[in-house]
Amino acid sequence: MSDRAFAGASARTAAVIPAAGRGTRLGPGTPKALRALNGTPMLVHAVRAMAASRAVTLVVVVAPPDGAAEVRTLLDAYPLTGPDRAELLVVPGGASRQESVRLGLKALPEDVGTVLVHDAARPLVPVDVVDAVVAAVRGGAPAVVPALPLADTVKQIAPRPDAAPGTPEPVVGTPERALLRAVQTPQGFDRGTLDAAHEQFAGQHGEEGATDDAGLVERLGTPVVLVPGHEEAFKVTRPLDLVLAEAVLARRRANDGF
Ligand SMILES: Nc1ccn([C@@H]2O[C@H](COP(=O)(O)OP(=O)(O)OP(=O)(O)O)[C@@H](O)[C@H]2O)c(=O)n1
Ligand SMILES: C[C@](O)(CO)[C@H](O)COP(=O)(O)O
Repeated sequence: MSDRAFAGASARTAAVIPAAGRGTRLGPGTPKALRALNGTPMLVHAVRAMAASRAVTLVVVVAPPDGAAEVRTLLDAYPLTGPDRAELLVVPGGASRQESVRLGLKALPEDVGTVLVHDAARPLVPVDVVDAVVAAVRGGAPAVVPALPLADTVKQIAPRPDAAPGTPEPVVGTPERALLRAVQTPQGFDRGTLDAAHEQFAGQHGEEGATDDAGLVERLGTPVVLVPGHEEAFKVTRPLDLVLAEAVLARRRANDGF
């Protein structure tokens, strides 16, 4: 189904939030999306970030496979408010991010024409980024990704699957940094394009699949474009990211009472 099939105002925009990961790099404990940031679960921040866009009328949360009921109960304790509040669905996820997104897409109703895929682990993305991604898809781009230039220089290494962790790694190249971008979410898609990509590559994960949804679309040969991301859309991956996220929230509260 594509935006064009529902030309005009009838094509809805939905956000799929993969939230089924454990958060291994964050360390042992509650699944990452359910951990609190300044007292509110990370997932609630992420849902609110998508619902903050007036374009988004449906949010599909993809929960840990055995935790959908628990996640539904949690989200019911933090109801969305306002006259334009988005509808909320919770579905069970899979063993990889890619599989979780695919299961989220299957839950979308027919009248959704534009889909955002947003990591629960990027709870602080500003609404301006969400709106810019939606606008670019509605403007005709089949796949849109927020991205930032890199601060660090990047080195390429040769694959060494049997090397012990910490062993010095020979460098094989230095890509030109000015031509690289670090990509974020929400990534936005024409619904038919994203469905086709996920169906074509279902069952291929990790390096055989893609680490982001746009990567699957690229493999179809469909063009992908970048729009400016935002430093506050960073992914909470390691313990220090929790400190940064809580500092950002504290600054927002001090600045505008958010
Ligand atoms: N089976 C999975 C794995 C990941 N995710 C989601 O994909 C997003 C990005 O993944 P990442 O930050 O890597 O989360 P984890 O996989 O939980 O992290 P880690 O690799 O440290 O375990 C997160 O919102 C995570 O919940 C998912 O829905 N289903
Ligand atoms: C989708 C993503 O957030 C874009 O940067 C990223 O690729 C997810 O990777 P992860 O290793 O599953 O966190």
